[in-house]
Amino acid sequence: MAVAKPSTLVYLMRRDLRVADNPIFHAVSTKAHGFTHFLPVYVFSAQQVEVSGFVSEEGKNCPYPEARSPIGAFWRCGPRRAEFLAESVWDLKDSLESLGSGLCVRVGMVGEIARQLIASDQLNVGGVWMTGEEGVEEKREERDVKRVCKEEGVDLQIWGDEKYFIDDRDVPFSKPSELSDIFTTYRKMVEPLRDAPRPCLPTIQKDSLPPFPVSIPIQHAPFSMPDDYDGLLGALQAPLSKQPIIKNPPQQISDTESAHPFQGGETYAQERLSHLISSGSMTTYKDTRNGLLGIDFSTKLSAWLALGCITGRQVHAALISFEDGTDDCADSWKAAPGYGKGENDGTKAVRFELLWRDYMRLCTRKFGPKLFRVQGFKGQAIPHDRWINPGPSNAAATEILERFLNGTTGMGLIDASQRELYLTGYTSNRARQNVASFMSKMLNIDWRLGAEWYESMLVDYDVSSNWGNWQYVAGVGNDPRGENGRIFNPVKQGFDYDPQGEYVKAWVPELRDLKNPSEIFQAWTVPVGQREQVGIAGLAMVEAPLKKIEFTIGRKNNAGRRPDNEKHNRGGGQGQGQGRFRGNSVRTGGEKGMGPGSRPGGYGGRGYGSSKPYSGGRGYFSYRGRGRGGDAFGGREARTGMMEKDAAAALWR
Ligand SMILES: Cc1cc2nc3c(=O)[nH]c(=O)nc-3n(C[C@H](O)[C@H](O)[C@H](O)COP(=O)(O)OP(=O)(O)OC[C@H]3O[C@@H](n4cnc5c(N)ncnc54)[C@H](O)[C@@H]3O)c2cc1C
Repeated sequence: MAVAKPSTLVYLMRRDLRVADNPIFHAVSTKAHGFTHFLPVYVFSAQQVEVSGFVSEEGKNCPYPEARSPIGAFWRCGPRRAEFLAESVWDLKDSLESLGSGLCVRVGMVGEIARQLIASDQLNVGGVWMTGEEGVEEKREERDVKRVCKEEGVDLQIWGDEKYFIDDRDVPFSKPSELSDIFTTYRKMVEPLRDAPRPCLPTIQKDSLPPFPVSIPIQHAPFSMPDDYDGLLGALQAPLSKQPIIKNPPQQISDTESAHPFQGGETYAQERLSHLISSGSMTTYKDTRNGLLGIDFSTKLSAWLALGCITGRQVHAALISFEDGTDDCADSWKAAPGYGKGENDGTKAVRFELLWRDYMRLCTRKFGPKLFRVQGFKGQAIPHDRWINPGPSNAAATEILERFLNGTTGMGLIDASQRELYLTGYTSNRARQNVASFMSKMLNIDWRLGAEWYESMLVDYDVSSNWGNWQYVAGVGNDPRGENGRIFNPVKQGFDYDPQGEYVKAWVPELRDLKNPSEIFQAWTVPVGQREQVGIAGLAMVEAPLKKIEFTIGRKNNAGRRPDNEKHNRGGGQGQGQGRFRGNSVRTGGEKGMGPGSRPGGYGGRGYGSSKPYSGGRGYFSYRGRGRGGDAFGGREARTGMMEKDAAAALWR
């Protein structure tokens, strides 16, 4: 009998780094497809992850431009996320191997890798499958693979990833343009949320996948792929450590624990989910979710969700089992508060937040490249002097940006969050909202620099959730309140969410000898004569804060009270939205963008619109200025330390 010619199915994995509840693994393991071999492949995309650390040929350079952001020239994928990603890939590899399969790991551009695999006689590729994504670059990647497959006569299938809360097939409209610009309207269309998700796919069994190919083409030159985890991580992180990421980066703090001490990968995502239920954290989530310090105040599932290590509906399904007290519950869940008692405020709120994630991604589908444009989804013209412009011709603005990034602005809550982010790759939703508001509305720095910085630093970076939330808080996105509708007063937010200043002191150790929360939130309020005694004299954040907010405690409604609107609102942007803040704090006037020139050898941008790309791998920090002192920042409040009085009063209410 003639032996069938081998035919390999290549699965190009993206942000679907899991075995369970994965439509492609499920289909390959259960449905007739005719392939004799199956090759799951993960590519570290040279556009989004710096891959020069994989160059192994003596004297050879990396053929790709550095993977830096277009405006700020930050590494697109910073060291923390690189680690979480490497862990997730390695965990997937381990899982696939234990199922009798494997994972081929490569670096390069996805289309090129597809071409090399298809060209290989060893494999005889008969089909390529991948999941679809919404981002501009990700769509371009899909088009590249499509072109290659067409040229090579190989069938390509693009699948829905099914990692979201509500399956694409159940989204209640057919055209992206029909998505409401108001989240609540969308939510009402899909409620009740507890009934909305589809069931998870059945778990795949050992040896149910077609065999892994015996021989696979090697990684193309000048790169080589390490064969162990340490080698992989080392190659990813080596280029990032060659030069400082920012000027005066925050120093490690030995006695402050990370709020995100987690390891990447499906295995750890499932462990975390189980812990959240058995510890009662899901049940108490609604009351704790605005926390700042600690591990369990919120789910911390975001980084795994972003990489597809876990799906929204897996979270939902576990909650259903817990709420219903079904037989498949782990023993440890049975003693948790709420077990078997139906949906509770906490589990309901988790579903609500997971829907926000869905919504942000649907916005990307609707608005495409507008996600990255300075005018945002709204598309309204922005006055040319709306933002200060760090860059070679504006030393003062450059310094403002540097101090914002390294957490020495003098605004305690903001500095704590920025340092936490830099040191751990995570900061809470509450802190993110404050940081985004402070940057875009008080420092008046182009919000896209903040989004780029978060993209670099966050372990949970997700293109839609990050850029969509930045737009939302900056007032150019889908916030029905408009640009000035939500301005967070970081001092009042400190009193509301960190009343003793514990969070600030945890990440800004210089302030640990301070007792009075007002002083912890703004150290410039410590009288000059006492600064020496508490060890803060001479610090820029004390002597020359970037922003001063007058704030009085004790006056009715001023402090320690949660804004009323939070009872009904959500995480992406609620705050003291009642007030309007008219004062401009630190304008330095519209000169040029950050980095003139154009990026050589690029891949095509994400459509930043009118922004100027950086030149030759250098961003704002190549043009550092030395300007210092209150006057250098210009602007009335920076000089006087006061916001316009009535504007400030409105802000506090
Ligand atoms: C400026 C800014 C940037 C952000 N960037 C990202 C990002 O890159 N990646 C990311 O996953 N989230 C982002 N968020 C949303 C949110 O801050 C994080 O999802 C959340 O802090 C992650 O922690 P958690 O998993 O404990 O969240 P939880 O409070 O436990 O929420 C559960 C899940 O719901 C989803 N979720 C919660 N809030 C939001 C939200 N506002 N928008 C979208 N999804 C949400 C997340 O998947 C999260 O894991 C951003 C928010 C802001 C204000």
